[in-house]
Amino acid sequence: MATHVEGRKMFLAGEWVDGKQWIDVIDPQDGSLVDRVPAAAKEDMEVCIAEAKAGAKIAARMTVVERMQIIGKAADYIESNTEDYARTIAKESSKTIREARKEVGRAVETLRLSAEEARRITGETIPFDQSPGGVGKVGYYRRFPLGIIGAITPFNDPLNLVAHKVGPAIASGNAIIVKPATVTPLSALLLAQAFSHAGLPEKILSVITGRGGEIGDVLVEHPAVRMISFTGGVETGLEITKKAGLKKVGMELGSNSPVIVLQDADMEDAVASSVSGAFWAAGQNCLGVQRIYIEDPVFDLFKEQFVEQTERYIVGDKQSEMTDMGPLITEKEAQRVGRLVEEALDKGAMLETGGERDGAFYSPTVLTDVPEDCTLAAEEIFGPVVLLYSVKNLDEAIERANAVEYGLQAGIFTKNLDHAHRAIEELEVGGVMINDSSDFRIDAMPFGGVKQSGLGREGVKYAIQEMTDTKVICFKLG
Ligand SMILES: NC(=O)c1ccc[n+]([C@@H]2O[C@H](COP(=O)([O-])OP(=O)(O)OC[C@H]3O[C@@H](n4cnc5c(N)ncnc54)[C@H](O)[C@@H]3O)[C@@H](O)[C@H]2O)c1
Ligand SMILES: O=C[C@H](O)CS(=O)(=O)O
Repeated sequence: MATHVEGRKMFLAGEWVDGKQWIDVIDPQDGSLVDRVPAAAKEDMEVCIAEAKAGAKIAARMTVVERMQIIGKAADYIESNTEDYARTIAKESSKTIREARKEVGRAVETLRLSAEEARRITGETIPFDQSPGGVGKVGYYRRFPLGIIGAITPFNDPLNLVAHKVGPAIASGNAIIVKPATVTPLSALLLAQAFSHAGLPEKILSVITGRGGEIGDVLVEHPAVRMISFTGGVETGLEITKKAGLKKVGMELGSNSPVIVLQDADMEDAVASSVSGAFWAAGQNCLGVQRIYIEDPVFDLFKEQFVEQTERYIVGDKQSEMTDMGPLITEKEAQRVGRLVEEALDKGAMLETGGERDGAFYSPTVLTDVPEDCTLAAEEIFGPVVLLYSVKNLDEAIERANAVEYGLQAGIFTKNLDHAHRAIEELEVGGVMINDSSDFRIDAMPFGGVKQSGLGREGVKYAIQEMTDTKVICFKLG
């Protein structure tokens, strides 16, 4: 049984260490205590960074075959303990056991991709004699690890989004310090367990549990940390970018994802994909479907089918195989979502279904006629609430989809290739899904947003590029 290791410790430079103070890990569906983890102090992070300096040298000296083998063994370990990893995710987070199993499978794929990409970190020869001054010279560039990566991760995908930083970092010869979400640290500790079991040399990986601001600042501001790879909310991202100073930052932030349904869409597909995309992980999903723009002639049909499928969702015990949707991560978050819905209703929105809270649970909710100055329409909800709008045509749909400060991914359902290509050209996002909702990702694709949704790209190959620097080598011929 892969527990979260030798009980209530954090992983500091390859060693399992106790804390002096503790943070309770709570199951959001019933408030029960899942486990306790150390609340690291600033001094712990200082030690961690000091150890990572040595770790960076060890990591850089690892051969590609060693990196590939260790990452591959970690992936195998997780895969062979899928049920334990899934139950941990389903206990500490909002995810149902079915959603959690899928996340474990994705994390295994992310690590396997990382092992593969370790052999593809290449350079390129440069024809120096393209310039008069380069005549008689030959050369090339190679990619080298940055050294120490600081990784700060969110609660909603507590395993795979950590794997998306740890896998590429180790594949590219970096040391990495992970500060997982305060409320869902156990899955990140289990990832460390997999790498410890796989034989990763000490000092290369740390998973330091604790509260973001207290120890996060030490990690973000330390000059020895050469990149901050952050996934989380835009407010936190902005705070980190202000403090980071002269180092790389990767920002995977929030969004307010639109989906366009044109009248020629496959309606059954559009409804099913959008319902799934709206309520996966109780809507706590950066790619979650939040705004749907449906062409007038099919609006009523779409709304009727969307509401009917939404009302079939089974909301309840995350550990049950029958459950479609669990709670939000805390009761406080469910109350926040409820306030946003009430704000919209007070301003004239129509409640088509849902709108009920029970502790940390909030029912899958569909609203129409939401004024676009409502928080629900302009900002990220990060909860199980979807807004349906009727539009005259594709022009109006694209204009309204772009009218927010976010741009991660969008979806459009149409059989018309010209319309699909217009959406590709004109939607201000990092990814356009044709005949799918915004909520689609494979771990190999470049992933990230524009505007307030982020800076840079993840996806294993692209994270490796961000976590390395080029170095030019030039030979003057005799
Ligand atoms: N674009 C993506 O790939 C992606 C993926 C998942 C989640 N998200 C976004 O993450 C958000 C939800 O996750 P969350 O609630 O955990 O986000 P959050 O911003 O509250 O926290 C993210 C991480 O930052 C830490 N943190 C908080 N304050 C900090 C500070 N001052 N300095 C350093 N670290 C600090 C937290 O402890 C946590 O580990 C949503 O906005 C969602 O859209 C984006
Ligand atoms: O919450 C945002 C995630 O990055 C989406 S996914 O789980 O990686 O598809």
